[in-house]
Amino acid sequence: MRLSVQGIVKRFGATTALGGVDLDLAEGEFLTILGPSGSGKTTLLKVVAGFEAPDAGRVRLGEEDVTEVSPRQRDVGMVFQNYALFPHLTVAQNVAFPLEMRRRPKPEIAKRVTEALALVELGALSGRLPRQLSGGQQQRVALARAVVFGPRLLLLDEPFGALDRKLREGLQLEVRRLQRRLGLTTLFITHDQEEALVMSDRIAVMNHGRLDQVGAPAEVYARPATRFVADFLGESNLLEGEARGDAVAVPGFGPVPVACPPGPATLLLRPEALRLDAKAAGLDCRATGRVVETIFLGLSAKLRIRVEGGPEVLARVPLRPSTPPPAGEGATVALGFAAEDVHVVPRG
Ligand SMILES: Nc1ncnc2c1ncn2[C@@H]1O[C@H](COP(=O)(O)OP(=O)(O)OP(=O)(O)O)[C@@H](O)[C@H]1O
Repeated sequence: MRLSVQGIVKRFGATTALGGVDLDLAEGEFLTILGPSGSGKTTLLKVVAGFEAPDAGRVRLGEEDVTEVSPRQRDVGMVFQNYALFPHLTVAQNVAFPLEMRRRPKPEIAKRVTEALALVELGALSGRLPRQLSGGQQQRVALARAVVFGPRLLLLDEPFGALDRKLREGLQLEVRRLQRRLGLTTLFITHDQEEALVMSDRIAVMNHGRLDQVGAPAEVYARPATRFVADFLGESNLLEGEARGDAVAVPGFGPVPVACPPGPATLLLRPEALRLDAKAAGLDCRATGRVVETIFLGLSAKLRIRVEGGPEVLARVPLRPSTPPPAGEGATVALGFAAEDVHVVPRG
């Protein structure tokens, strides 16, 4: 179902946790709120779930204004980081709980629990207690419990936070498949930018209680709307320069031919767009630099380079068996980039 959040303000004493948040989710959309610790992500989720009342603004589900509606009546499924399963209930009893609360008939409960457990492939463990399950299995039970009653909306607050990397990646794909299959509108919270890029239809980047940008992952990555977004999402070189209309003068690199209103300017250059094969065609800007550090990452290497007469930059170069190893510390390198790979970060 559609979710619409308008003008949400939430204060805790002198702290403004949410400073006017507007957000719309289309039916079946998976939207991730991405932001650093303390930026207001959980508070927004609590307002949507009904656990916190906003000081201003409205929350709508479909056509219904639910701002004053109790959490129970909102029919929202939720999964949190620390699996809040009932320890004394079996897997099946945990999943049945939301249906018992809604006083559904016994045969319907049995049928739905079986279906929900099959969805997360835990049918065989239905008689176990939570403490007899792994962390990943417990989160899948929590997920089954969140969707078993056919919620209007699914809220996920860092559900993989406590899991190791491999398990997390498996569950990310599983959640996404399940969400697509059920066509569930989903609001997901994470501070992990990679997770946000992998999972989302759209990402909303939160900065001090406000959304700096809402857009598709590729859009937010390539064309960040603010300096904060450019810095927070992915690795970045933020080159400071002086714009003269048709070019921005960047120390060490010279004029970068991009359109930008006169004045101080910030250019975003992703590490993978910085080329160390200086003979490559189509490079508009070139510089010389000294390698400060080389980090081997398997498929690629990351180099920190001090540009002569300019800033320190980060380059990421792909590694293939046929290419020579990347330049080591202390080496002098020629580097460059194409103007079309540069994004002018809007001011303000
Ligand atoms: N119940 C509360 N009482 C007072 N201040 C609160 C309360 N809940 C949240 N805050 C404050 O509101 C701000 C936003 O907190 P919130 O938990 O929403 O951030 P978050 O982005 O979810 O952070 P994290 O990723 O660490 O969970 C913080 O400054 C926090 O200290």
